[in-house]
Amino acid sequence: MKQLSFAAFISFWSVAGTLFVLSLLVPAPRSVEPADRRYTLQDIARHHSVDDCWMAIAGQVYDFSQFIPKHPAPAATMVAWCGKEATQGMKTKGYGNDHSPAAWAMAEAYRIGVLKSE
Ligand code: HEM
Repeated sequence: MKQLSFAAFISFWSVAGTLFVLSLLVPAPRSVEPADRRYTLQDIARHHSVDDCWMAIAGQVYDFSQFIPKHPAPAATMVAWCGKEATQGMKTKGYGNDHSPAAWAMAEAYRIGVLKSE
């Protein structure tokens, strides 16, 4: 009887262990990563206000709705570019000076996809 329960114990844990290892090896179904989503300028144009602000910059698409209140310049400077291709805005700040590398790096956190040519 003891031998039988020992054998049952061993087979249970070998099956459980095998299933566990297999579950680690089989990749989970891959959903579309936000960074891979593709948006047209038409999609972006629908988000053109202070609390719903998307921009395309250098081929990437960003949702800056949460960032505008944190931006160091008055909201209107950014809002003028919401819903648009805004590479020029980012590179000139509206008066000819590019943003710092830190500002460009900050934008990465708001990236939602890439620009799809229409
Ligand atoms: C595309 C439209 C934008 C316009 C027109 C714009 C304009 C400006 C202006 C006028 C200033 C203040 C003046 C100055 O520092 O020279 C400024 C500063 C700044 N902006 Fe923007 N901005 C835009 C987008 C962004 C974005 C998308 C980010 C980052 C997510 C950003 C981050 C910053 C930072 C960190 C500063 C401080 C100065 C610097 O690091 O360059 N801005 N911006």
